[in-house]
Amino acid sequence: MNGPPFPTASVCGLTPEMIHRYSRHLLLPSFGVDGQLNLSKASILVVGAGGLGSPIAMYLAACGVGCLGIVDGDNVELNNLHRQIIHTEAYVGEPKVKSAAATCHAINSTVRVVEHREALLASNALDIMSQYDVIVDATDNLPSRYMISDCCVVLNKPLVSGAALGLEGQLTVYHYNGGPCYRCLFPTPPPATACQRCSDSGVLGVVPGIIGCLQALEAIKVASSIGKPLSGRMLLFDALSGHIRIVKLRGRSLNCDVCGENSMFTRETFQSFDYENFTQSPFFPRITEYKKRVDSSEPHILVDVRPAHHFQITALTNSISIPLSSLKENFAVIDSAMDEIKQGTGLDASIYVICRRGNDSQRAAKLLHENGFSIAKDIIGGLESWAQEIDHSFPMY
Ligand SMILES: Nc1ncnc2c1ncn2[C@@H]1O[C@H](COP(=O)(O)OP(=O)(O)OP(=O)(O)O)[C@@H](O)[C@H]1O
Repeated sequence: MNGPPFPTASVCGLTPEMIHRYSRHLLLPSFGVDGQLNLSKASILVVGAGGLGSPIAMYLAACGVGCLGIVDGDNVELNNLHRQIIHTEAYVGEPKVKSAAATCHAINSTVRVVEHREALLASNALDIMSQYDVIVDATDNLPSRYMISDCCVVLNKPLVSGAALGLEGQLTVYHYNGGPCYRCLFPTPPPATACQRCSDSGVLGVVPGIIGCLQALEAIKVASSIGKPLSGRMLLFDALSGHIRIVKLRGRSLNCDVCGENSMFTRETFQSFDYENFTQSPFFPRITEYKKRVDSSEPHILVDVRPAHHFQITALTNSISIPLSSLKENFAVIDSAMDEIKQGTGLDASIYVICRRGNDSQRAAKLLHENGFSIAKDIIGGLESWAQEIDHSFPMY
């Protein structure tokens, strides 16, 4: 049939399916086609698929971000489900990243979801984070916060950071358009005792949900270049009173050890930086970390520093008894156990130290560090936390 062709259906760069799916976004004058196009070209990494990470990942998938990365090395537990709404009962015991990716895919199968089933550490962060435009910190521990922020400075990426505990939460955007990084504001870590986790102090499920939604919003604003991201400002939320406040933060510090004008903080500094030692707190609860070592049969030595008569009552399989009082005289025992593992497996063994409640093991780890065993880690909470959190049948005395 001759005659004029039909007018073309779309000239905006979005496919007909995208126009249909995201039509309510497109109708927003402040977001519109440009916002959606920017979002569809952006890649965002969510670190942690827990209470904060759940709504973040779900909203980012739903809203049509181009590529969504999720990194977490943990498995889903039943006591996660009251707040980690991306996971369901069917996934208890399964990797969180697998469960999160399945939910995101079910919400929006057009989004590319990349699964990183591992903990983000200084050893893999440059490699993983360099693949994304925007980083969202949804973790729950101090070493991760410093590590992720430092890596964002090294890679020059914006960071949307949030925290929720108990009935309160907060969020801000770091290292964005000349704004401060985490270290500008907190050059010295707070004492480890000031840093609680949900597993210590509890959390009302909806609180990380609210903060996570706000983090998703900030990530969308940064990725799609709309609005005024919360850089140099921090939003504070108090669930009991319902108050939301925004406080102004100090600007970027020219003397910051990481992003300051004369900073010598390079990729190499980053990779060799000991974040656990700097913050005096572990990335993950030690008892969980130790259980993973056991499950994966990774070579390690477990030194039990309780008095010998305590060790006789009950002890973990394969632990070596060296009471704290005689540790100094027995470094050779640890050396030879490490040599034996090296000869058998070719691998360097890690060293864990345990006691009844975690006090003597802390002293022992310090002593070991001072004497060249810098990889020794004390198991916080000791055998008591093993009995409470890992093996309820362990006979505690
Ligand atoms: N460095 C890291 N790399 C990747 N994921 C991390 C890192 N640090 C923490 N996470 C993850 O961030 C998530 C934080 O979730 P959340 O604060 O809801 O607590 P949880 O650790 O799942 O549970 P609970 O504290 O109740 O035992 C966890 O899934 C944890 O594995």
